[in-house]
Amino acid sequence: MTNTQTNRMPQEPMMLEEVKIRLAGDCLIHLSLSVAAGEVVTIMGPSGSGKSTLLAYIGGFLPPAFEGEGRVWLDGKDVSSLSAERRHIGILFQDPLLFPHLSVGGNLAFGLTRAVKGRAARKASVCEALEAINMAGFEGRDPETLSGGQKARVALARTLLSQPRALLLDEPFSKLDADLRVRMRHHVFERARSEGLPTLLVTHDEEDARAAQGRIIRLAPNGMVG
Ligand SMILES: Nc1ncnc2c1ncn2[C@@H]1O[C@H](COP(=O)(O)OP(=O)(O)OP(=O)(O)O)[C@@H](O)[C@H]1O
Repeated sequence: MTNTQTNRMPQEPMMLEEVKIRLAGDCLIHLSLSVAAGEVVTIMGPSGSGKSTLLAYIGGFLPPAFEGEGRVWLDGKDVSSLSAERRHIGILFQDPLLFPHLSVGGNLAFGLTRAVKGRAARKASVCEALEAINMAGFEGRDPETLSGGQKARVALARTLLSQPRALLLDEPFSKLDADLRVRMRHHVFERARSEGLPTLLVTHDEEDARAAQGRIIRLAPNGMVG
């Protein structure tokens, strides 16, 4: 067992029950879905079909411009009425921001403070996470000095470190070169499986979907599930 993992029991599926989200105009997402513990389900569809909006709804971040209804079940509980921070879902937005006032290590340690006790254990978790994203030794760096792909990897690592009960990942590999993409896919999918995390992956990349080895849900241009 690594520093970043906990003794968690295998989880129940994440279930979406009659989720309906009204997008602009007549567009509507309407779906029910069960994602098993450790399963990675890929969501694909054209730009504007509502992939990010669906993740935002599940994570509890639906912008006020949208109407959404339906239930989200996690660990056997209905979390639909809980605020985002009480859902304990790890969500990686399409253009994630790092905290500019914290170092790379500080950004990674942010989600750890309660989950991992003690300075030494937190430092070890941060170093381990940096190694996993091929960025060993970057803990003292200012996030502003990182490339886009490096920032994306740090944001992904921060999400994984936050002790989530499920993962929602919006284009997590899009800024990475081919080699890193392969490496990070393996890391993320392995982590989801070993920790029993139900995971939704939004991507435009068929190779990401194949590597996820799970079901693929395709949203049509009008948001309907195709
Ligand atoms: N904050 C917002 N306010 C109003 N409309 C929005 C907002 N964000 C997105 N939209 C609209 O909602 C629809 C769905 O957008 P969304 O970002 O979920 O699509 P997507 O499938 O993730 O697209 P992409 O592949 O380009 O990221 C689009 O028509 C978009 O213009």
